[in-house]
Amino acid sequence: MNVDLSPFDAMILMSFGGPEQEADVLPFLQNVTAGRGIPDERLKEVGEHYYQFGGRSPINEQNKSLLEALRRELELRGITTPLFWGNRNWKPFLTDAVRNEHQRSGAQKFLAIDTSAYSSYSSCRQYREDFATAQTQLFAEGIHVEFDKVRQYYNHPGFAQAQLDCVREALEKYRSQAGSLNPSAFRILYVTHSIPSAMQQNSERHTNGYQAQHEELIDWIGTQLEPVYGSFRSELVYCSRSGSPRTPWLEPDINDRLRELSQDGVDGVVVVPIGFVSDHMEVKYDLDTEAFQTAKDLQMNFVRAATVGTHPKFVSGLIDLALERAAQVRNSVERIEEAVVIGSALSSGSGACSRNCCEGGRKVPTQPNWPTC
Ligand SMILES: CC1=C(CCC(=O)O)c2cc3nc(cc4[nH]c(cc5[nH]c(cc1n2)c(C)c5CCC(=O)O)c(CCC(=O)O)c4C)C(CCC(=O)O)=C3C
Ligand SMILES: [Fe+2]
Repeated sequence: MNVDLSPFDAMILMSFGGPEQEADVLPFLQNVTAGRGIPDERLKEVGEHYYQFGGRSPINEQNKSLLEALRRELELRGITTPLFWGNRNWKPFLTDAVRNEHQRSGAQKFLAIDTSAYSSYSSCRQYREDFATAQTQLFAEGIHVEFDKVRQYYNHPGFAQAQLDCVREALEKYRSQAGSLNPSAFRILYVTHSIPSAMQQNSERHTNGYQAQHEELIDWIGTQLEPVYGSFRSELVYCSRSGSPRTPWLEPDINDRLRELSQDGVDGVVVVPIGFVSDHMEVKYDLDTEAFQTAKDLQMNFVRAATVGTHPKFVSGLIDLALERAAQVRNSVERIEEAVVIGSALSSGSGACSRNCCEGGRKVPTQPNWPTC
C-alpha cells in the first residue's frame, strides 16, 4: 500500500474551534464574526446557547477524540508523519500550532484535514484564507511554511459509508421506539447548516455546489437503503440560520418543516445531521434541544442519528484522502483518481476546489495558488 505522505512534513487536523468556559464565549464569538455584520441580537442569542452548556462547546472534545483516532490509524499504517491540531476561531489557533510544530521538527509543508465535507466559503475557501493569514504572520517572524488541504469529501467512500451506517442505526432505533417504520407516516430529515443564498451561488461556480453535494449524498444513501428498507421519503432541511432576516439563506428551517409535516399527517422523523461531522453546538442545541422540543410539542417521534464522529470508516477515509492529496501533489496533477461513491463528473474536487472555489466579492489571498490553472 502507498503510505507516502511526501512532500508533506506534517498534518494538521483543522477545525472551527469552540469556547471551553463562560469567559471564552464572547471573545470566541468575536473571532467568528469579525467583520461579518452579524446583528448583535443574534450574537446574544447564540451566546445563550453556549451559556446553557456552561460556556463549553462540545466541539473541542470531539476533535481531541478524532485526533487520537487519526493518530492510531496512522500508526497502524506505519505512517510516521506527525499530526497535530489547529483551529480557526479558538485555541489551539492554527498559527500557534504551526509555529510550535515548525520549531519542534522544522516542518515547512503542511497538509490539513479539515472537518468540513462540503464546498462553500465557510466550509472550504475560508480555511484556505486561514492558511494564507498564518503563512503571512509566520513569514514576518522569519518562518516559511506552505499549506494544502484534502478535498471536500462528501462523496468519499469513507465519509459516505460511515454516514450510511449512522442512518441505518437511527432507523433501527426509530423502529424500536415507535414500533414500526411506516413509510407514509415518517420522514428522514437530513439537516445541514444554512448558508446565505449568495454563498450557495458562489459555491456553484467551481463545484457542483453546497446544496447539490448534500443532495447527491442523500440520494446515494437512499439507493443503499432501498434493498433492505424499501424507499423512504427524505428531505434536506437547514438549521442555524444567522445574519440579517432581510438576507436570503437556504431554507426550510427544520422547525418550520416539522410544523408543516405534522399538518400533513407525518407523525415522526429521523433527523440526520449530515452537514456536521461531529456533535457540534448546532447539533446539541439546534437539533437536540430546539428541534427536539418542536417535535415534542407536535407530538412527533424524534430520533436523531449519530454524527460520523470517530467512525472507523470515516477515520480511515480521512487518511486515504491525505494520501490521495499527497499523490496528486507529487505528480503535479490536480485530479488523479479520486475515490468516490457518486459518479458525477463534477463531484470530486480537490482540483476544482483549489484556487477559485467558493470565492465571494472580496479578494482575499488563499493558500495554495495552483500554478497550473
Ligand atoms: C457551512 C457552515 C458550517 C459547516 C462547515 C464547518 O464545520 O466548517 C459551520 C460550522 C460551524 N459554525 C460554528 C459556529 C458558528 N457559526 C457562525 C456563523 C456562521 N456559520 C456559517 C456557516 C457554517 N458554519 C455562516 C455562513 C455563518 C454566518 C457568519 C459567517 O459568515 O461567518 C457563528 C456566529 C453566530 C451565528 O451567526 O450563528 C457561530 C458561533 C461551529 C462551532 C460550533 C460549536 O461550538 O460546536 C461550527 C462547527
Ligand atoms: Fe457556523
